[in-house]
This record gives sequence, C-alpha cells and structure tokens, in this order.
Amino acid sequence: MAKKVKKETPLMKQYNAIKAKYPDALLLFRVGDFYETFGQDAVKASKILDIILTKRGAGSDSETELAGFPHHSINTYLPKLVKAGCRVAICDQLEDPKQAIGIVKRGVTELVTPGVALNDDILHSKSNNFLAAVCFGASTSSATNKLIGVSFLDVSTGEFLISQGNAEYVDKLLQNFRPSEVLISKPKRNAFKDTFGTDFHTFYMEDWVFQDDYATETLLKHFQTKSLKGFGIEELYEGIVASGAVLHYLSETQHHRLQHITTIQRITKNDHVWMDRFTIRNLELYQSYNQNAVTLIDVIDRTISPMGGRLLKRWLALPLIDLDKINQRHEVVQFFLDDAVILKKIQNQIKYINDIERLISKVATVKISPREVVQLKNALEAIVPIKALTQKTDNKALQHIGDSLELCEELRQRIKATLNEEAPVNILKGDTISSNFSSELKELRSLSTSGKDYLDAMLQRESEITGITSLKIASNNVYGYYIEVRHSHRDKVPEHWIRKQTLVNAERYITEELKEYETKILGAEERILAIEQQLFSELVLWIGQFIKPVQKNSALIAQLDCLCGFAQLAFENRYTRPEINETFALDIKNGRHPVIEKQLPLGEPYIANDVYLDREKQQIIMITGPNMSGKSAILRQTALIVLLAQMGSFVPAEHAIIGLTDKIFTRVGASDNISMGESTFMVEMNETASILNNISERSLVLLDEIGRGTSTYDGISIAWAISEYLHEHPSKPKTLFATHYHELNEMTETFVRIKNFNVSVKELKNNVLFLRKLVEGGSQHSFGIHVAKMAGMPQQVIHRANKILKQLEKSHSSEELTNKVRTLENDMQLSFFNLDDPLLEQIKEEIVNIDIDVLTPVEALMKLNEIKRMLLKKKRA
Ligand SMILES: Nc1ncnc2c1ncn2[C@@H]1O[C@H](COP(=O)(O)OP(=O)(O)OP(=O)(O)O)[C@@H](O)[C@H]1O
Repeated sequence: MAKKVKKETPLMKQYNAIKAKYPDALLLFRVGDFYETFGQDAVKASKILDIILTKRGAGSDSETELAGFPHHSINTYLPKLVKAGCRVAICDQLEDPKQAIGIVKRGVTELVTPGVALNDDILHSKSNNFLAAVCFGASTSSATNKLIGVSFLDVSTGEFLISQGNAEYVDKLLQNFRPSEVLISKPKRNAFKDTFGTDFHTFYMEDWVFQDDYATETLLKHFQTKSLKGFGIEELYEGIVASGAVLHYLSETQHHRLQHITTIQRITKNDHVWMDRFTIRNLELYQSYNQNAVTLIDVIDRTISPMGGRLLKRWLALPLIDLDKINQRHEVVQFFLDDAVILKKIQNQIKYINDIERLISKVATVKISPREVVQLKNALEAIVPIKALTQKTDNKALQHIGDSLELCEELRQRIKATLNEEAPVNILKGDTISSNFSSELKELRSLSTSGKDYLDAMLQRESEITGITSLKIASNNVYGYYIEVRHSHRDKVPEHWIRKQTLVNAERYITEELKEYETKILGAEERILAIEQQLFSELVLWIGQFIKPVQKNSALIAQLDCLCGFAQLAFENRYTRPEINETFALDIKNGRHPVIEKQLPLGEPYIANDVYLDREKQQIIMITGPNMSGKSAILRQTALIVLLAQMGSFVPAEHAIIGLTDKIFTRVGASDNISMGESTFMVEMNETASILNNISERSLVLLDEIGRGTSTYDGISIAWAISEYLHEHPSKPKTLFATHYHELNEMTETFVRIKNFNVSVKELKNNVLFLRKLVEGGSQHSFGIHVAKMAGMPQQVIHRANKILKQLEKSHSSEELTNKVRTLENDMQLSFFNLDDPLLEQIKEEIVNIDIDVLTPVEALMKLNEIKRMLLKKKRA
C-alpha cells in the first residue's frame, strides 16, 4: 500500500523548516501570544515544565504533540528548561502579524544553552557561568603528554580566559571553573570522555571550527587587533583554538553584541598552587561528598557584592605562590582588623554596589532595564566615598585600589539627568525619562495630566447645561471616553450626544468634543512612549563607552570586598595572620579545621592541634589512631590552613609559619572514596601514582588511609612502599600519612625523617574516649572494635571480634611482620647474588628488562608483587 503523504499546513511547514536548522535544540515557536513546542520537543517540555501536553490536528494525518505557554511567562519557563540541560532556540515573529501578507515571518532570535545565558533567573549571583572549549593538540613527546588547550568565557560578565597544558592540568582547571557547557570537536568526543570523564555537559561541533587559522582570525576580528601579542597568548596554539571555538559558538547561538568581552586573560600554570581534581574534591572546597554538607567556601565567604563572591571562588581555585602578593593581601586584612571603623564604612558602601559587572554586560547586550541603569548609577555613586576612604589610608595596596577606582562622573551625571530615580523595570510602564531632560516630553506629559482637569471642567459644564446632576465621564477599551447618564435622566440628554451602550441602570454616550479630546490624549501617550524608548536606547548606547572603566571598578571592588571579607572572617573566628616565608618548613600551632569547628554541637570545643613538618628532621608524619579519632581532620586542616594563607586570608590557628607551598596533594583510601566503577583499589593506586610523578620540594602531600582498599598485608606493603618512596625522593616533600596500620610505625627505625604521632584516645574499660590531640608516638593496636561498639553493634559480635583480634595479634605481632619484611629484603638481596637457580635467572631477566625511565610507581609495585609471587611460589614448592 502506498504510504500516505502527510499534508503540512503553512505554519507547520515553516516550523519544520526552522526546526531542521536547530535539530538539537528545543524550539520555542511563537504563535500569537504563545510559545509553542511540537512533537518530541513538546513531550520533553511538558515533562520539564509540568505543562499540559495536547495534540494538534488530532485524528488527521498531521497529528502532532503540542505544549505551550503564554509568551510573557518566558522568564519563568526558560530557566527551567536550561537548568534541565536543554538548548533552547527562541523563535520569534519577525514582523507585525497585522501587517503580514500571508504567514508571519519567523526566525530564531536567540539560542540559550547552559553555557550561554544572560537571564538572571538562570544565573547565580555569586557564581560564574562558564562556557568552555577544549582543544586536543597534536601529540608531543608521548601520548599522555599531549598539549590540550582550554578556554572559559562567562558571557554574563565578559570574562574570557585561556590556558593550555597536559591533561592533568586542564582537568584541574575544569574542576575549578566547573563550566556549564563544554565545546569539543566531534572527532574528539571519545578522547574527551576518556580524559575528563562524563560529568560535563558537552556539545560537539564540526571539526573545522577547531582550526588554528580560523580561531586566530575570529579572535583578531573580535578584538580588532592585528595580533594576539598584546594579550600575551600568541604562542598558546591549542588555547587559541579553544578560544576561537568559544567565540564562534556565541555567534552561532545568535549572540552578536559582545563589546563587553574586552580582553582575554591567560591563566598561568606556575603562578598558583597546584591542586588536582582529587585534592579539590577531598578538601571539599566548593562541593562536598554529601550534597548538603557545608563546604569551605560556605564558611569563608563574607563578601557582600556578587563580584566579590565570584572573585573569592577564583582566589580559592588559584591560591598564590608569590610571596609579595600574598603579603600584600595579608597587609590589607591586618589593616582592616586594626581599624574596624574604616572596615565598616567601606562595607557599608559596598552594600550599595550591586552586580556592576553584569549590569555593564547588559549594556553591551542591550538587555539592561531602566531600573538597572539607575542601579548602575547608584553603585558608581557608592564608589566615590570608597575611593576617598582608601586613598586616605597609609596602606599601599589600599591606596593603589583607591587611586585606580574610576569616578565615572560624566556617566553618573548623565544617568541622573536622563532618568527618573524611580524608573521602572519595563520601559512600557512609562515615567522612565525625567521630564526635565526633554521639553517635548514635559509638554506631552502636562497635556495628559491636565486632561483630568479638562474632563472635570467639561463634566461641570455639561451638568449645568443639561441639568443632570449624576453625570459621569469615564473610559473603557471598547468605546474610549463616554458620558454616563442614569435612566432617570434619559429625557434630558441633548440631541447631539451619540448613544453607544445601554446598561441596566444607565446609558453611555459619546460626543464630538470627547472624541477630539481622546485622540489628543492617546496621541500624546503614544508619543511619550516613543520618546522614552528612543531616549533610553540612546542613553544605553552612550553608556557603552564606559564598559572598560566600569569593568575595572568591578574588579577593584571585588578585590576590596574579598579582603574586607577576610578581615571580618578573621575577626569573627579568631583567625590569625600567618607568616609566609621562603623556607621549606611548616609550623602550625593549635591549628583548627575551619569547617568542622563550625559544625560541632553547641558547647563541644574543637580540639586544636600542632603540626610541624620540614625536609630535614620531620618530613613524614605517620598518624595512627582509631577510626573517627580525627586523623582526617588533622590532615585536611593542615592543607586548608596552607591554602587559606596563600589565598591571602588569615588562618584558623594560634600561629602559623608556612614555607611557601607550590603543590598540595591529598589522597583518600578507597573505602572513603565514592566507587567509580573501576576497581577502587586500582583507582586509588592510579591517583597515588600521579602524586609520585609530580612532587616537588615545596609540595605538601596528605595521604589518608592509602592502601586500605586491599587486603591487610597488601595494604601495609603498599603504604610502606609509598612512604619509603616519598622519604627517599630527592624532593623530600612534606607528608602527613594517616593510617590505621600501626605496623607502619616500624618505619621510623629505618627512615630517619619519618616520625610517629597518634591521635590520642583514652581507653576506658570497654570503651574509647576520643581526646583528639595529636601526640608523639605510635599506636599499639587497632581500635576498630571499640568504634563498632559505640556504633551499636550487638554484644556477641563485639565479644567475638575481641577474641579474634587477640588471636590474630598473637600470631602476627608487628615484630614478626617487620621481620617478614626484612626477611623478604634479605631474601631478595641474597637472591641477587646467587643467581644460579632458573627461577632467579628469570627474575634477573625481568629486572634487567625494566626500563626505569618510563616505569610508573604503580607499575613498579606491580612488578615487585609479581616477583614476590614467583618467589613465594617457589618457597611453597
Ligand atoms: N580536633 C577535633 N575536635 C573536635 N572534634 C573533632 C576533631 N577532629 C575530628 N572531630 C570530630 O570527629 C569526627 C571524625 O573525625 P575524622 O573523620 O577526622 O576521623 P578519622 O580518624 O579520620 O576517622 P576515619 O578513620 O573513620 O576516617 C569529625 O567529623 C568531627 O566531628
């Protein structure tokens, strides 16, 4: 049977043609007063928006699903669609339907995607909304060492960033900047997934967009420069390709007004403390494992302005390693702590400075409302006293901020002169432009307000002429202005009045005079609106020339806000000024965990602890202690104190002297980690391996229960081997190693810079009291059973476990274990000298063939394990 050809209505034909251009977007199709969605888009939209799904042309050949909402609700529904991860193409009517011949012309006016959003309901005030692009470069020395370019752009603020590096570095940046959308060239789809995982919202573009000459051209055209030298990025080939792709995507999504993207900033790898993705997550800087738990940023954010909030996140992502810059921030914080009055005065002004960075971007994109322009002016006015206050101080950094702040006098004056202070959000509401600004406007307005007097006079006159006392003049949408006469006076109505409507009790008439009056008033109102719109758009266009100075002010206020916030944080929580120097030692006296100390039940004090590490005497600390005793807290607080100090904040400690730290690594043993599908142990080993390959003299390494993802002896061996490696490594990185394997305490006998500490507990009869104090010395045995008891495990289980533990301890004393390790060493040493046995020949072969230069630590461990197994097999045989 021949297939029926579906008959398309002209509207659906138009719809299908537009939809075909945006196949991967949800198309909002404007029909009259509604935005409609059709077919699969309608099914999706109805689910996300919880709106009714109906059928169009039910029963006919062209039956299709339909769901829509009134056009004025776009700001309610659009954010929901975008937050649900949709790309939304907004298709509007491009001509006045009344004047259209045939079907109304329609076209997509904006493509809103998660990474390209300007709508306040989609954006978070204290977070950036980044669009990113990643470009995989040609391979350099090895496959794992490929250069990858990355670029981030927040179209709502105009910030545009560029960088490039190896996969690990780009991964760290992606973790820090957490883009809402990542652009990748189609052929690199799998490469991206394999390298960076599947957590990102990705969009795949044609490969030709990712070509360096096209990208360079796009950037040069945007910035209207001859080269990229001025930005200091010209040699970042992969980065440039990524940045070009980002700009290309903006034009593809119909974002053409981009003059607020005034520069591109390079993120330089060596200017900031390095933290990889595991560290960022383990330290719970922005996100915690438990969705609702408090994070570091929650605790330390005392900023007032949205720009300040966003900058604080940036500072946390990129702590400094430049001593002078760090000290400068500390100086300012100290200054504010010493002078609470000036701190309050400045903060009081910052309260009036709203999001000038996003406001000025809205000027560029012509999306700013009259009320927002007034807000911009008020914000700039608050900057005037801040400039004066900071310039007057004797603090150099503050003076510099004060000197750099732009007064924008002309801009403020012009806005003040043009707009009414109470200007509305929507210009159509009227009363936007000040009457003093335009004499025409003033006249027209007085005409429309004098109208009431005119009508009153007319009413009085007509009452007198007709002798009707209850006359009323009013207006409605149908008949315009009319005179209303109650039926009782009907006979007194003059001949020349024209009857328009009869009600139950009254009749409504119009007169020549009323009609004339109406035309005049309506004409005036229309004209007022037209003048207001024209003057307002002229104003917005004119403000465009102030984008750079306002952006500069925004950046300076953000800095000031962060520094004031640090002072307040320090004041509220007794943080002290850390001393940062060029040594390699870390000396923290009575340090606290900034987040946990805020979370403890009322009245329960946080027990502060000392931590000392250096590269000479105390490079590695083995911290033993039962579960829940506070080992992880000590590890994390040490890292957080260093981080806070180097981002410019004071720290939760009585005293801290910190040798500049350039890298912080933390690793948590498998059972603390969220399983990633892969063998968790393998994951743990891979993660640890990447530390061992990257350590430097200034690194701080925190290992939490590494090795517990496997059987006890494997775990101990691996923990032992890793510690040994760190100890023997020429960089001698400062390390804290938390473990419940008390067997590792034996290491101090062999390795001079390893020291044993434990988190003290008081053993009561059948219980443990956590003292949470870090004290010198190792632990004798594990305490897991006590914790099980506290957790409410049944008596029999506890009893039985105690018995088993005693037996095990008898049969595997730690001395025995150490002996075992030593015997193994001796065995191996012996065997290297007596290579006459065929097995040993084989082992010799294995070892000789190992290429130490390319061997990763994990591979080394595995090789060792293989050899050990061969030997044990032989022994058993
Ligand atoms: N110094 C401290 N003062 C007060 N309470 C603390 C302190 N350290 C830790 N705690 C409390 O003890 C809890 C457990 O601490 P933590 O997770 O550091 O223990 P742990 O020894 O690492 O345990 P596990 O081995 O199970 O990971 C914390 O959540 C906190 O509530």
